[in-house]
Amino acid sequence: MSRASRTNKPDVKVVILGDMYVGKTSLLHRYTERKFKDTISTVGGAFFLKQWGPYNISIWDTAGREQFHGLGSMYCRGAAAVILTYDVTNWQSLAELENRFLSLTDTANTDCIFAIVGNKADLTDALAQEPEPESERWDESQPVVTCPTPPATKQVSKEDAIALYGRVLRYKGLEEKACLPAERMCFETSAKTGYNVDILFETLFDLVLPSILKKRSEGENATVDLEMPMEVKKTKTGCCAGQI
Ligand SMILES: Nc1nc2c(ncn2[C@@H]2O[C@H](COP(=O)(O)OP(=O)(O)OP(=O)(O)O)[C@@H](O)[C@H]2O)c(=O)[nH]1
Ligand SMILES: [Mg+2]
Repeated sequence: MSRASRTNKPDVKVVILGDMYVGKTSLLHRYTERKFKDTISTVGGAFFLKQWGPYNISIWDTAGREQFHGLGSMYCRGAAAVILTYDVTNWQSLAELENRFLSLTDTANTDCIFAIVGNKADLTDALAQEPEPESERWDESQPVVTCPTPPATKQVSKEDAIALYGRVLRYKGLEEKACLPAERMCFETSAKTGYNVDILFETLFDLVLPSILKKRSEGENATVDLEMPMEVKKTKTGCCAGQI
């Protein structure tokens, strides 16, 4: 076992950003607890610690509400990956990523990896309405697959997300050719059914491993300074959760 996993200190940090109501907390619940649960709007931020092989990865859920905006760049400090989340049924939520959230990532690592995630795909895409095999629902009386025709209008296409990914790279001063391809880093997910949720997080975990190894080979302290005192408690799934 590595020193990091013995001490439960995170080796690397992944941050979920995006406007309120896009489903950031629901995505994290789905991944860590295998459930779609009722949520309340996040206050400040919270993190979960995920063990990935011998490493500990902290996943930060942030508040989308404007009043907490000032905290965003603090959460992003030293991040190895940022998940920019929007709602596929809400065009403004994609626009807000560029207008309001992208600049918060200035404090992230210079080699930070970006994923663009369109959540609530179950509302627009019949494929995403299929529950994942292991998925659990918070209300068993409500069927996940409710109608054969998607009821909501999709306002953001995958191409819009791919175009945003290109602009994110340009904002970061990165050469598109030298970076991970947009097709691999743009996801459509459903926290409700579990569609593409595991693949999103696990793709990122695999991609941030080199960043941990690089840090260690450079002889730096392998842990991330979380900078804020917080209470850490064990969750049912064995992850640690903290709320400030
Ligand atoms: N249909 C559907 N609804 C979802 C999905 N994800 C989240 N929701 C619903 O969207 C609402 C907001 O979800 P949250 O996860 O609280 O959103 P958030 O981005 O964390 O919001 P803030 O904490 O305020 O920034 C809740 O009513 C969720 O049940 C999804 O994949 N599909
Ligand atoms: Mg939330």
